[in-house]
Amino acid sequence: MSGYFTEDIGAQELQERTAVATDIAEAVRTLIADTVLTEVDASAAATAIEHIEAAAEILRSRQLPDDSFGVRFNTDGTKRTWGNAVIGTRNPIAPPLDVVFDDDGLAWAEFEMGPAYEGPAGLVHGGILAAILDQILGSAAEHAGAPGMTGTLTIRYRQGTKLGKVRAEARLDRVEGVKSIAVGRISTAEGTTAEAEGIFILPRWARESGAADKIRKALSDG
Ligand SMILES: CCCCC/C=C\C/C=C\C/C=C\C/C=C/CCCC(=O)SCCNC(=O)CCNC(=O)[C@H](O)C(C)(C)COP(=O)(O)OP(=O)(O)OC[C@H]1O[C@@H](n2cnc3c(N)ncnc32)[C@H](O)[C@@H]1OP(=O)(O)O
Repeated sequence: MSGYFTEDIGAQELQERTAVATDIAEAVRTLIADTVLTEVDASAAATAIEHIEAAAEILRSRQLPDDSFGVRFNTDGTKRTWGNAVIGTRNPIAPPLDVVFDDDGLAWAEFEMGPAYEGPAGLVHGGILAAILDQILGSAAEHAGAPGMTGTLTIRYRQGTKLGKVRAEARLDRVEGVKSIAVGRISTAEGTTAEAEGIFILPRWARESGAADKIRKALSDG
């Protein structure tokens, strides 16, 4: 399967690259929120666009040859998914989730959902919540040693999720052959807002190539 790489990057180099990736993504994330909220006139917007285009030109001056970041395993046993839409360190559309794995198998993250994630007025878009649940349930299954691609994701939206501070959590519930079933939820200060169950399936190609062992051993690093 293409898009999966192994790299050999030293600790200091990795730390430097992480800092650069984090800083650019955060600056663009802020820009996205500012774009949603701005009330400037056409002339000020035109000036802003010039600056944005100049910044984009700098970023484009040295880029990856491929159209995606992919999944990169490092020789130190870590894994980088920096392009990931939910946890990607380098991806400004990711909130991003910094997932913590407790010893008892709970995967959780607390993060801010700003104006870029709005669906109903003042509430987080349901599709964004689905992406977050997909990711955290999948990550919980993966961390528990039972990785898979999402086959089925079932969500019950119990109440609106207000923009602001949000928590997501999940755990592996059970394994049935090549299927891992994970459960989880989203909550805010007002309690649980959405509950989910996901069936994650180790794809046939991973079962047959033994690639699953590699992903099981690699610690996720955003
Ligand atoms: C180099 C190392 C790579 C290792 C890769 C390994 C794992 C995957 C990678 C990463 C996962 C880790 C972390 C990711 C965290 C992330 C969250 C984001 C996740 C996503 O964003 S992911 C994108 C959306 N996702 C897709 O893009 C899937 C498209 N789809 C397919 O890739 C196939 O469709 C697949 C793989 C689903 C099944 O294909 P297959 O050929 O392996 O399946 P097969 O027919 O052998 O069935 C085997 C058993 O699964 C049952 N079954 C089949 N399909 C089912 C379904 N949909 N729902 C419920 N059960 C299903 C059968 O009924 C049978 O069950 P039983 O054994 O009981 O009979």
